[in-house]
Amino acid sequence: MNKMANEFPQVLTIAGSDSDGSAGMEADLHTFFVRHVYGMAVVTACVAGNSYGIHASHPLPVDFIDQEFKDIADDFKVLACKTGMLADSELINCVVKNYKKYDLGPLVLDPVIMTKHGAMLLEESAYATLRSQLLPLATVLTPNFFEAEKLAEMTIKNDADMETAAHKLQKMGAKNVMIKGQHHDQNQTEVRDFALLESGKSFWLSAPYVNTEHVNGTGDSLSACITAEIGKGNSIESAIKTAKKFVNAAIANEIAVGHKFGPINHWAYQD
Ligand SMILES: Nc1ncnc2c1ncn2[C@@H]1O[C@H](COP(=O)(O)OP(=O)(O)O)[C@@H](O)[C@H]1O
Ligand SMILES: Cc1ncc(COP(=O)(O)OP(=O)(O)O)c(N)n1
Repeated sequence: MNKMANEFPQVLTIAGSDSDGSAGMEADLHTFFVRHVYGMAVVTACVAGNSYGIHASHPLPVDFIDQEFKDIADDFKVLACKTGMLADSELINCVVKNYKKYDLGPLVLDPVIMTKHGAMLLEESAYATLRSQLLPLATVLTPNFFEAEKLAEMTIKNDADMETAAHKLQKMGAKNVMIKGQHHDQNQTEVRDFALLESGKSFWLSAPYVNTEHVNGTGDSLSACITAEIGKGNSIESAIKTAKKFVNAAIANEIAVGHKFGPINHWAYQD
């Protein structure tokens, strides 16, 4: 065997495929590519959609997903991984089993429940499984506002509630938590996310609000960038801060793709 084979940083996404390339596994792989890590994918489900919305979705059989994990673990050295769309409880349990079986590095859990245009990508009956089985394995948990409310089982109305939810989610087992703030008000000037680290340190991340329809895959790309940075050996704090800057540049520098809710620009951020 070639001893040099696994020296380049390799990371893994465990996610659904989104046919228009703006979100899901495709957004993760775009992000891995531009952040200079080698990206692999365990595909969990296939989604048919475009910039107008999602039109059909199918989970893949769990024995096939088991084989994807085995083939990656048999050959590659995964330094960090992330999850995206997991569809239902059976699939979450399959991911939990395989994450415990193989050494796949720190886990960034993006608890994809609903897209920002309202498509449900996780059955409601699976929220409890996500909470009890996968969340305690998370090195970094990155819920959006809605997902934080569902997982922490509370209503979030203001900054103090966001901080309370982050502490609640950390008590439930996620080591580090980043809750993404609201961005639905065209009059807002900034978008603020809250991060709580394992050490107890916490901070707000702020970026200018961008009034654009090209925001498909923002959450996927943010969590993929965190995964890439961890895979390269950077700290969780620096990975989170880089990811916020990466996504903000990708939103602010629109590319003309699609007629409606288009993708973000993965080439925009230069560091
Ligand atoms: N219109 C926007 N302007 C600036 N930042 C945004 C905008 N929409 C989303 N973001 C940022 O993108 C990142 C992903 O958040 P979000 O879109 O809420 O995730 P998700 O795709 O999981 O719903 C966060 O850092 C959020 O603050
Ligand atoms: C297959 C698939 N997975 C996830 C999403 C949603 O992506 P996310 O970045 O969490 O949310 P949006 O920003 O796109 O709303 C998806 N569309 N497809």
